[in-house]
Amino acid sequence: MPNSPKIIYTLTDEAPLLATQSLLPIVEAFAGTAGVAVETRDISLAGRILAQFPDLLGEDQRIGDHLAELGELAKTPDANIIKLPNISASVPQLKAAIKELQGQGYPLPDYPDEPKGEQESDIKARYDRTKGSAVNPVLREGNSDRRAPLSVKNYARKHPHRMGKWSADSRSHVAHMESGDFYGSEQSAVVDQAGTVKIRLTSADGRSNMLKTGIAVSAGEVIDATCMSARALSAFVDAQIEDARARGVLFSLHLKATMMKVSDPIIFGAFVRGFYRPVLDKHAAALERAGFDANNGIGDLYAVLPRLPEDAQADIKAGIEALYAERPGLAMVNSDKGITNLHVPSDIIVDASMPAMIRDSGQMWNAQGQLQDTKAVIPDRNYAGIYQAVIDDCKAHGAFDPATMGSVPNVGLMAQKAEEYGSHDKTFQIPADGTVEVLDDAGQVLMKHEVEAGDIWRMCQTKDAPIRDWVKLAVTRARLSGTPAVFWLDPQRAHDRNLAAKVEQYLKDHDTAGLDIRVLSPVEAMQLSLERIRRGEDTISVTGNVLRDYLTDLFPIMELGTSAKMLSIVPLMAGGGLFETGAGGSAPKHVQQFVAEDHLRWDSLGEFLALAASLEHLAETTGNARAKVLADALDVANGRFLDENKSPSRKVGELDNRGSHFYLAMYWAQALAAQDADAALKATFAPVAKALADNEDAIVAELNAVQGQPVEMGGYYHPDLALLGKAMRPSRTLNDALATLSA
Ligand SMILES: NC(=O)C1=CN([C@@H]2O[C@H](COP(=O)(O)OP(=O)(O)OC[C@H]3O[C@@H](n4cnc5c(N)ncnc54)[C@H](OP(=O)(O)O)[C@@H]3O)[C@@H](O)[C@H]2O)C=CC1
Ligand SMILES: O=C(O)CCC(=O)C(=O)O
Ligand SMILES: [Mg+2]
Repeated sequence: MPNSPKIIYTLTDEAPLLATQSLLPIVEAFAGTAGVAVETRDISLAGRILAQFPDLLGEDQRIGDHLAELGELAKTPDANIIKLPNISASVPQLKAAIKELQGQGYPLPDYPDEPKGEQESDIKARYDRTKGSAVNPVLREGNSDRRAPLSVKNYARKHPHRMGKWSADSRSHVAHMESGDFYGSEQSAVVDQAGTVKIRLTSADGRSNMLKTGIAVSAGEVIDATCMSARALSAFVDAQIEDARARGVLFSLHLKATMMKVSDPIIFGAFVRGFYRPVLDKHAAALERAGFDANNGIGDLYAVLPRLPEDAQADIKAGIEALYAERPGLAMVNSDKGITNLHVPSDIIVDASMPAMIRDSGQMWNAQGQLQDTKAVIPDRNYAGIYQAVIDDCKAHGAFDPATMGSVPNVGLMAQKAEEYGSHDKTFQIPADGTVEVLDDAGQVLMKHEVEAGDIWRMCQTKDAPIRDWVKLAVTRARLSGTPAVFWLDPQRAHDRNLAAKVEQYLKDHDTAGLDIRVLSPVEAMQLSLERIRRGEDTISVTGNVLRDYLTDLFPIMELGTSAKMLSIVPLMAGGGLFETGAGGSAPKHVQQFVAEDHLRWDSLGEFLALAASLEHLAETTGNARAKVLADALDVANGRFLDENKSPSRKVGELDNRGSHFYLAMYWAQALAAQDADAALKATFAPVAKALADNEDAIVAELNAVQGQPVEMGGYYHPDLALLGKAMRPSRTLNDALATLSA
């Protein structure tokens, strides 16, 4: 029996959700002609919150746990999911979303920062399930294959984006700890038989306490544990603030507080405390009473300030201003609004923020709204070095040239919550000095660290089957593309040594004759890849989960100007397909522009590419020949879309996301009308193609005419979809032409 031909299209947040209101009706109309149903599932932050509280909501307010449902689907061969980027919420974002939903009449409780009693603990636990990167790890039951398809690469070569010039005397640099970090203390073990492990803290006074028990482990999996010293971190923070001041460069901090949702907010908090220490110390008791939490950023101080007496408020504000005069300049997120790099932990996310800095001549924005050389602080040494290698290369050889540079696609190990990105339920801020041990069922100590109160200790798991699958995917990509592949593994790291041994073993399962496959440390791999892209040559990066994330923003942003133009496929290990769109996020600043002037500059090329891959997968797995015709025609349309340069403009009044969707629909219909593989589809699409082409000017005029006015969305986290639908589909002529397909 063939599987039911169905594609799941996800409803998410911010710019991708807006774009979906316009694109999805086109997708549904086209897919319907091949008998392919397109269903939606809501995995937005608001949807995920509501799904946690069925007991408190009215019947008409409840929604099912769509994320859990898709997580189960991803483990089956039937999965065919198009996954758009979603918000990975920091605590301030989570609270804002709760407040908005309460205002819309949803009787949700407040987020309890410090829960008292069982009921509040339960509420916090439910909210925490929606916090940080709560979606991707659930759906990613496969490893990742991210690359720029040739048509996209050729487009970038033909229309190179602007790259900031680099000067050899740039003072920008990366700063990292030299000891006491995760890198310096990593231990790793390969599990020999299935069972469970537990994590025990024995404090200096001899009392022991289980931090976590019953962690299931399977034979062959790699587990590791590591620790960051709070004391070393604090000394590092002070030294770097002083060093930035002495060198006259901006101070910036680059973390991944969304995916590393337990460790990185704590590290972020250490920087907030260090930078604002004199003021925070002076008002410590009052701020504590008001509920200020440095881990949520200095923005949280401004949020709680109204709870303080007026004279204290004035003193704090004056104290902070005085501090800004003494401290190094802070890199700004929004200099007009005075939002600094230390305001909210989710504003600066390393995967996107470091490439943006590198694209802008190694500079960030200062308080005066000008670009300035910057100290980029990336505390841990595991991956910081790769960015310094890029900076060194740009200082020596100038900016990269998108018109001539080669490409660095990625094969990333991420299935089943691999490595650090699966560590949050095994990450602890240590309450007391002592020893942390990981014990197996026999009571044998597998890993052990001496710790101090405040240290951040974490354990990661990397299952064996995903490692095998990753090696296979790397060999497959190297073979298909005829490109050298480099495994980025650091012989100084215990985890990477265990991985390298497995890579060596599993490579033997494949025919690698004639392939160029190497294992290099991340810094060496970066240097080699950079040398090669400057010569116009491609090199596949085969990396763990974190480098997958970092490199698939870094290289696309250098090569294509944005990671939105990436093809991002997750071949699920059970045989299904997860098609992610691009490699970037939900671009909140695009929503600000849309709300202010009804212009959406989100580029949906990632969605177009994902859709073609999804249709192709559906054709293969269900034998639906028409889906293949649709996929092939969409490939042609995507190529034409790039050739004709119909991506959204950044400026109001010009073609935006909606207009770009119109062109995609027209090119797709034309390709279907031109093909001869399926006569019925040809006949169906011929009149649509004609109607769209005949009315091109009218449709573009209708789409562009609405721009320039503010738009009401009826909510930010939980907008009114009827309002959005209207706003995103303003062309009657286009809507009528599409309606003929479903008539
Ligand atoms: N897969 C996922 O679900 C992901 C989710 N996220 C989440 O997204 C949110 C925002 O993250 P942030 O780090 O700010 O990164 P974003 O990728 O959303 O934004 C960074 C910049 O990338 C560019 N950009 C990204 N996507 C597009 C697109 N489709 N079209 C045009 N330009 C694009 C824009 O740059 P410019 O202004 O230069 O045009 C944008 O301002 C966070 O909540 C984060 O956790 C982040 C990464 C992946
Ligand atoms: O899940 C997230 O929070 C971000 C994911 C991401 O940045 C990526 O996979 O590239
Ligand atoms: Mg990323």
